[in-house]
Amino acid sequence: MTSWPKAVLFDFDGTLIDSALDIHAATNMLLARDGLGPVSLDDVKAMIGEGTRKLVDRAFAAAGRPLNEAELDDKYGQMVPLYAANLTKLTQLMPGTADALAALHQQGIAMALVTNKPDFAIAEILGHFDLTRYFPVIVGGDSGVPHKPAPDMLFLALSKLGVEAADAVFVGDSPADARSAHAAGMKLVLIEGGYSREPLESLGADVVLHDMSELNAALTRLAPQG
Ligand SMILES: O=C(O)COP(=O)(O)O
Ligand SMILES: [Mg+2]
Repeated sequence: MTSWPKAVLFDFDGTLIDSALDIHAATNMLLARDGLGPVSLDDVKAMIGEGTRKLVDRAFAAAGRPLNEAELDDKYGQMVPLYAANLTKLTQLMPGTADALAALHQQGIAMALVTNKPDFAIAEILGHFDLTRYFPVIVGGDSGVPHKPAPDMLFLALSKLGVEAADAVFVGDSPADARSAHAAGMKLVLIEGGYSREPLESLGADVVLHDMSELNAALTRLAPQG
């Protein structure tokens, strides 16, 4: 049979990048403007996964000041420049990421980034880590389709790549990733060390990996037999 998979779709925060420290710093600067005390790094990790607007909503609720929609618009508008000023100050690649992506690229496997992260943050972070060339297709949080856990972002990426769901794998770190992959009918790899609020073993992955260095071998094992 021809090589499998034809494409691998990747989540971003908690899967390819460990961005929580920069998001944490920006979140606490935003809260401090309202005289609210800081939230912990672990709390912020539990707030990442459904986009930065949702994170702002969760952070104010956790700090004891729930926001209405108009207030959330305002606070999110303030969060964007705070985070944009320090997208890569403390952010690191997750272990094994650079080598895993280089190996897939060398095998001619198409790749796409499918992230709830807003678009303003994506290109700069990819460029900083020299990953831009691997992702001809990026579906970000401002793409205009429903966010993960809905399958729409995955379908959009697949259609841009011209690959069927059955020929592709989604690699992520969170319940939203797991649910979107299941809804899209894609094989699912989950990577430990990200920002999941639920145990990865409970999320129905085809395989759970310790880190990205195990990805290429795992993809070979996931290939359909026959
Ligand atoms: O920005 C977020 O909350 C999550 O982004 P992700 O979809 O890349 O994990
Ligand atoms: Mg993630």
